[in-house]
Amino acid sequence: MNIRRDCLFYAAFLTKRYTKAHPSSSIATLPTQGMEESTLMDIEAKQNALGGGAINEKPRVYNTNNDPIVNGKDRDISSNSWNPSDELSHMLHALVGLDRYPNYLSRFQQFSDINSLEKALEARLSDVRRQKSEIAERRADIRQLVRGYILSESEGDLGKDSYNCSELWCDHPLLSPPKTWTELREKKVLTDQAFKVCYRSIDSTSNARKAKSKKRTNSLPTLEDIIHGKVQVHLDPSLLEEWMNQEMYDVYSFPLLTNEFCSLLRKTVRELSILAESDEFSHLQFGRRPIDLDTIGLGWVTDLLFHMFIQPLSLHLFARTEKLVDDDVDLGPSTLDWRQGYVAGYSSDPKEYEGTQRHRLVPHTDDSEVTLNCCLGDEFKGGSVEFYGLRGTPREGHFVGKIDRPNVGTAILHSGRNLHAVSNVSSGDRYALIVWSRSWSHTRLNTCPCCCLNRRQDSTCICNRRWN
Ligand SMILES: O=C(O)CCC(=O)C(=O)O
Ligand SMILES: [Fe+2]
Repeated sequence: MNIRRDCLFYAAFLTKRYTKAHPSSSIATLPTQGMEESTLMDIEAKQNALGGGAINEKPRVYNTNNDPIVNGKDRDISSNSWNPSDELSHMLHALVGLDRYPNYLSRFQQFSDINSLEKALEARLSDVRRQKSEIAERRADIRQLVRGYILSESEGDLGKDSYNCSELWCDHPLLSPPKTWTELREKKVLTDQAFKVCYRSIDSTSNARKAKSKKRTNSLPTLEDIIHGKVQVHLDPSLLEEWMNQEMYDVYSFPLLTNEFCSLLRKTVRELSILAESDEFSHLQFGRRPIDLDTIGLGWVTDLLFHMFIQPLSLHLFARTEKLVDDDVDLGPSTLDWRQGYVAGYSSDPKEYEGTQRHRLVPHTDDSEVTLNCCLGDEFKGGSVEFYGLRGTPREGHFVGKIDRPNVGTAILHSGRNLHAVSNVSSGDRYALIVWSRSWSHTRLNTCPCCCLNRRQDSTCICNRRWN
């Protein structure tokens, strides 16, 4: 099936249709338009003090039980046993509300209520500190693990412990980050088709720029700039049709990684998991969870896929549906600005020491705006990716279609809120590289993460009815 033309060109159509003549920001519609920024801020502050923020500082007495409904549940109003620190909304307010409402705590009539809030926050803070030091220790141990693995492969000297994990790979013949387009090709990371789509798009964009600026210099962005997100990649829609398939509504697939690279990633994850079984590292329980590429120093793979493919493809395919841009503005640059890449392992006989954690995966949505899922192999039966419709739409929960695996190196791109599952792996081992991408600067800017994920617009969330 070919990718739907209307989807790919929808964005371009809207770009033409809407102009910047409709500013959406409320501040732009104030009669004060054009004033110095500081003046506007002064006015805003004054408005908040008079009729905005301060109105929210109405006194509240929490432990006299005059509010029988908390978190949507009936309270036992005959008991005097609850306090504001039990309420998530107050805890959240104490974190962010103190700035927004400078007199926030004045609404607490009882000093004991403030004490209880303070205690609860201190307990949280000590949890944060404990987790922080555990994470630092874990990361240092994983660095040692990776160092031991590379050393055993290379017989070389990797220097002192001051190296961070990604630096450990810098001399690795295959897994060091490619610096040039030629190196990327030679390392056989991307399929020929994926390389061609990206290289040709970038070449034609930079040629167009060159012609515009009448400069003679070669302005092809370096691969390093792309991996580090210094350059925004635009993929030419005319090249995408040949490369991509639309598998079902809102789910796309395309050959992305070579067999060689998939097998290298698989082997690395597997061997690291085996090495982590040794007494020195067994406390890490390394293979118990999917293996994050950043943690093992291979975050460049995630960066490459994110900047080269996920960001630009999402602008073509998910800009409006995932609210990556406003309805009434140009597409502009991608607002996907966060990514996490990990390798998940499945097996008919899961073994943590081989990095396989499960037989299957239950239907779920991802905490991402857009997810890329690339099959790394190995030889297995079962393990199809099944889709059950977009959360927040009438299709939610109904089987829409499935993509059979293994098709090593083939990636699927779907919205994170598209319910999906992995069916039982009935024989062999199955690995997948998953990249979750989020838009903190846009989609999630003013939304509670759980409401955003669940597309909730009712009052069932703590952040909604109870927030103020
Ligand atoms: O393994 C797969 O194909 C899907 C994994 C997945 O959905 C997830 O990790 O969120
Ligand atoms: Fe998922």
